Amino acid sequence: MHINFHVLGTLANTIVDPISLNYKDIPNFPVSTVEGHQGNLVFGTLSNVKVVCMQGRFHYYEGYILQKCTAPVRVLALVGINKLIVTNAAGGLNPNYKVGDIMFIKDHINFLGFGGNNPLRGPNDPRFGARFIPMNKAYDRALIKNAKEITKKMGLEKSTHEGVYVMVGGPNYETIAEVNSLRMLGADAVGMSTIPEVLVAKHCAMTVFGFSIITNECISSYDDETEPNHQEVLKAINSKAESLKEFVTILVGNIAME
Ligand SMILES: O=P(O)(O)O[C@H]1O[C@H](CO)[C@@H](O)[C@H]1O
Ligand SMILES: Nc1nc2[nH]cnc2c(=O)[nH]1
Repeated sequence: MHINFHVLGTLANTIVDPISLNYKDIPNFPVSTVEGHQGNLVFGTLSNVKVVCMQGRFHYYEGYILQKCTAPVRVLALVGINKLIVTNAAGGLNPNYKVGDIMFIKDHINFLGFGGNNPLRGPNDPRFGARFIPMNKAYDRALIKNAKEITKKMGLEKSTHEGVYVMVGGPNYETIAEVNSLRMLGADAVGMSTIPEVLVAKHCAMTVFGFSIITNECISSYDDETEPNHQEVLKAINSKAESLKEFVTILVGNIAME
């Protein structure tokens, strides 16, 4: 199983018997440039299941083309990974979402993809998958159900949601008009990542489960004096680290039993 912890990198500390490779020591691997993305590929076990964890991901705004951002997903497919858990930090567009809430991703809106910027663009490599792929079942429904049962048992029901993630290019946070238009489109949380990896994972037939940590409430009023910033994003994640470690550990154990 492959777990993408990204800015939730501290969660990788839960991995038993870890073998950690720094991205810079892996030939042709991109390197992380964003604060909070530690840049290690960690092999080990979680709930007695063999896992590989990416401690840090790659973003389009760092200057990498999407094929480079997503290359690690194909590397992991080649070492036998067929299940992917993706995580991200996201701004809450849905007015009911609070900082620290969890949103299970039920669907996404690929803003970059609308314009044709897609990691699957270019000659198709049939060794990985088909030219044209469906995305209406991108996020595994059974895993969302499983995850909901876990968070219920953990007493997190009230701070857990199921929603739509929208990816924008970044690196800027949104204007008020952008926040309001993304809401109108039906998105519940906004970030600058994840969808390219999910596309490449679905192309090679991986089962995908994803969740966002709501790290800030998107600002939709000109009277609001506050401004989003990356430090509050990191702070919100760190404050949830312990319960997320527990959640992911149980989820991985449950998946293995299926
Ligand atoms: O999506 P991840 O990498 O989790 O992090 C989110 O938080 C960062 C901005 O604070 C951006 O990278 C955005 O995409
Ligand atoms: N685009 C975007 N990415 C984020 N990552 C964390 N918070 C946000 C946000 O408000 N907007």
